[in-house]
Amino acid sequence: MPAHQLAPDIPTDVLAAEQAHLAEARAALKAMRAHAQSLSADAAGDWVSQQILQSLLDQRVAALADHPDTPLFFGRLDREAGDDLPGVIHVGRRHVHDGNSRPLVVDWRAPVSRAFYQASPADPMGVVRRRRFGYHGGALTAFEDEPLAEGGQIGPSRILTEEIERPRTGPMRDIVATIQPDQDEIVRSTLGQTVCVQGAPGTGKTAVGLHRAAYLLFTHRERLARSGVMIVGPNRAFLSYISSVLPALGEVKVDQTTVAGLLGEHAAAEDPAVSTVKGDARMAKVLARALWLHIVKPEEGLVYSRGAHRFRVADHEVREIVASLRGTTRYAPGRAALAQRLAHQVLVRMEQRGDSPDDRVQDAVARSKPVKQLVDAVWPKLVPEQVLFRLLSDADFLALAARTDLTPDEQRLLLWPKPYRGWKSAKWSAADAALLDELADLIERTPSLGHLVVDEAQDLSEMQLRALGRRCRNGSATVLGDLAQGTTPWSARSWRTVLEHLGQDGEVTELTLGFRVPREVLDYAARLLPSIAPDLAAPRSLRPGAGSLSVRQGGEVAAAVREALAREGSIGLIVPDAMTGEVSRSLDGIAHAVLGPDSTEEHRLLVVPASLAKGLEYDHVIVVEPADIVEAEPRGLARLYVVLTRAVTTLTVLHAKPLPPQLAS
Ligand SMILES: Nc1ncnc2c1ncn2[C@@H]1O[C@H](COP(=O)(O)OP(=O)(O)OP(=O)(O)O)[C@@H](O)[C@H]1O
Repeated sequence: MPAHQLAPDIPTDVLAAEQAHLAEARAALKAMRAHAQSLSADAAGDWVSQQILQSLLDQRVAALADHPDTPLFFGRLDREAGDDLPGVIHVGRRHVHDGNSRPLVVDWRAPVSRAFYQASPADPMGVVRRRRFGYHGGALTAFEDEPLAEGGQIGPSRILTEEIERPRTGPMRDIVATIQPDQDEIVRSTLGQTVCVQGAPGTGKTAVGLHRAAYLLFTHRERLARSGVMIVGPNRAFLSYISSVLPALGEVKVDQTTVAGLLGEHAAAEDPAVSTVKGDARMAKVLARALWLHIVKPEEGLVYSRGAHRFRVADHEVREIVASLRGTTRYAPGRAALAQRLAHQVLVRMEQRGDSPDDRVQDAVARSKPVKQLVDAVWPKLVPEQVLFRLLSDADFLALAARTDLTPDEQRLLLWPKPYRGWKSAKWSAADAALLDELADLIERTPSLGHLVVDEAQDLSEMQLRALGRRCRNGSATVLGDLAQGTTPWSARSWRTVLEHLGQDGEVTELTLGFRVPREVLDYAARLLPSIAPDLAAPRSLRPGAGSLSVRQGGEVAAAVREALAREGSIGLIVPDAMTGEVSRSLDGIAHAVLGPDSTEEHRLLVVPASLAKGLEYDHVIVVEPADIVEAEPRGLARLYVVLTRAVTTLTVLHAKPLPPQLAS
């Protein structure tokens, strides 16, 4: 868009000056990168330090990469704040300075950049004028100015509108140039604070979570470099879709994974009713009891021989030691402590006899055969799989561990209909993975990260939330989701409960304005809300999008696809899972790819099984046979809501069977 259309009263030489500033900034970034590349890790003293330093230098070089298509700065603040910071700052994706350390671009996460997102005529925050830049490819082609000091109103930003309306191709992009004030509040909330965001489809929850990760890494670089930040998403296809956002923001060292990736890729098929019981937080108590039930009451004492002497610890003393340790530590350290306490008693006996053994003797006794034998008999070494195997295959043991926490019916559901031969050959389900993780933590403490971003959190079971919670036990979390999009048998009904199981004392906040789905489409999808989440308000869209919805009875898939192909942008052909192959074959001759749970494939036309559509978006969405999507699973209506809210420009619904009554109305 030419500059004069945006700011008619500003001469084009202003644009030329900004373009020159961009060229200077790019040259300076190149020089910064060359400098980083010239640094050598050889200065480090030893080999290990050299490796660490080299890896840090490599990261620095990667972070300083200039992506020619990505604007280096997108905004400018003219300030009159009366502080000692520069009067004019350009706000961009990363800090760039010239050879004299003069800032040419200030990182969007720096405190001074906050005004770019938050300043308004009512509260100018020391800013006289805010300038937004428009780009085509990597070229700066336009700008628009918002005077903030003169009071009055500022109109809607055309650059924001352009950004929101641009066709979607390829993976998700960052929104750093257009973060909205309510989103910015969440992005910049402090590291110690856990934030939980409820938001309708397309309100920017995922975007906000990723930007918060980038913000926290910038603000607490050293601390988080040590403790780590992790993004947890629903599946690999989703992770692949969001994978370029953080690197584009200069953050190349954030782990992005799924719950399965974190807890173990177990996927044995399971009745949803069984998964529901396994996902319930009551299982935590059952598992703890099951583990500690493995401790056997000591019936014999310890006899330790040294030379001609025998030292005895009586059975009742062993029982006392075990009782004093049981339940006060985790299981594995408890075992180690038992060996040490027994050895200590032996040393006391030795001293009573007139010996003067030192600490090394205590360690030797703790590692001796009689002590090991006693510890193994009383406090056996266990792995989580052994405990869960016993629990799921032995009805009496399960009853002992469950007490009244699980009903007899629930216990019956938990038992394997056909038990496995041993724990090593057992096939575990996704729900089992969270149980194994709970047991692993009861045995040995799970290390905590500094910050965890959990997307689509409404879909996690209480036990999965506990598993994630222990991974941010000493840190904080950003929890993102939409109660209306819960599609698992254990989907959450309240964010307070989610936070409780996560073990975080967080604030629940809401994003209400949709950036993705046109109003007409969102209103259509919202007809399902009274049935799936009656307490949620209807979502609002920033985008009018008239003419974006088409519902066709008996419509041809191939014809709808050809229509979409004639337009610009990506196409998602979302089908009931069971129809994926059939629909793909019916596209005979039309080039396309089929999205799989692990696929990272990109294609303009994707056939998307309904169960994988969560979190994704396409310019044109064609939904095939809504009734079958609803029928396919217990929370099928919520699945349909997810599917109908993936469209950026048009939604075409094709059906041969009657539509679900909520949509037909
Ligand atoms: N401030 C913004 N400026 C420009 N685009 C935005 C902004 N906020 C969100 N978007 C865009 O809106 C779309 C939806 O964002 P996002 O996927 O983060 O939403 P979501 O709330 O996670 O949706 P869902 O619940 O459907 O997963 C994305 O294309 C995102 O880039």
